[in-house]
Amino acid sequence: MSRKKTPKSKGASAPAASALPAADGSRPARPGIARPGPQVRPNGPPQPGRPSLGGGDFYDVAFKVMLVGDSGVGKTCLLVRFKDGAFLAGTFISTVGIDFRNKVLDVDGMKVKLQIWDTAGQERFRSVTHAYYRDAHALLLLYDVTNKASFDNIQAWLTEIQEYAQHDVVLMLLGNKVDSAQERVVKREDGEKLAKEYGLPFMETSAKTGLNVDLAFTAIAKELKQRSTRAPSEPHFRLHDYVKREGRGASCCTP
Ligand SMILES: Nc1nc2c(ncn2[C@@H]2O[C@H](COP(=O)(O)OP(=O)(O)OP(=O)(O)O)[C@@H](O)[C@H]2O)c(=O)[nH]1
Ligand SMILES: [Mg+2]
Repeated sequence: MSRKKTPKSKGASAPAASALPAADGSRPARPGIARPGPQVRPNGPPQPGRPSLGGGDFYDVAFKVMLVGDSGVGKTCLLVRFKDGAFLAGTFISTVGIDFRNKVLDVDGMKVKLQIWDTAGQERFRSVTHAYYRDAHALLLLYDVTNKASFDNIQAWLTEIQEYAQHDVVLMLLGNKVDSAQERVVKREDGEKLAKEYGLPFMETSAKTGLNVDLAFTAIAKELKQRSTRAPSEPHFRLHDYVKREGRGASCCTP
């Protein structure tokens, strides 16, 4: 199994997609565009029991995940919570354009690198975001449970996703900021209903407390890894069931 070195630093705005070569070392089909799809060596999945490398700098497979949703729903905070385990409290600094961070996860003994693209929710950056959709293997679509408009806009985001993303993109709906119980205006059931309507896995999260944040990314990593490397004898990973089973309720982690 080939191992790739992960770029250490945070990416600059508008990263070249070619920063993410396929795990077999090949370059993307078109310059600057990494194509989705299996990114494993053609000779199949790794053998069980192989030695694992220490540190987080190497990976077996790599995928692109995009965070989308209205401005202010907490995309950047969710990413910072996942990557650094911290919460960006205080002044809201809206993302300009697009940015990315890498994180390598150990998924069932395999190093899965997620290149997570944090998009700007503001309307004026929408055309920038559109250009990145088609290379995304997974999308985390966020709304803010304290902001009804962000929830109402989910349908418009889904229309956009349908237009610009790959048809088989892994998609998950997240209702963020559930720590703000007093300000909540979107009920959990409303999120569940919408998710069911569109056949999406759904969870409520809090970038502030960390509720379900690791779980959301881990679930995506598991799904993508299985899609690309599942051995015939391996049981299917069921994303919906996994998040339903592992997701925790808001009441568990409010400060
Ligand atoms: N209480 C609470 N506040 C949060 C949470 N996540 C984000 N926030 C706050 O919400 C504001 C917006 O968060 P961001 O992560 O910057 O929002 P964004 O979606 O990246 O916004 P854009 O970059 O403009 O698209 C900030 O003031 C955060 O501190 C959360 O889980 N709980
Ligand atoms: Mg942001």
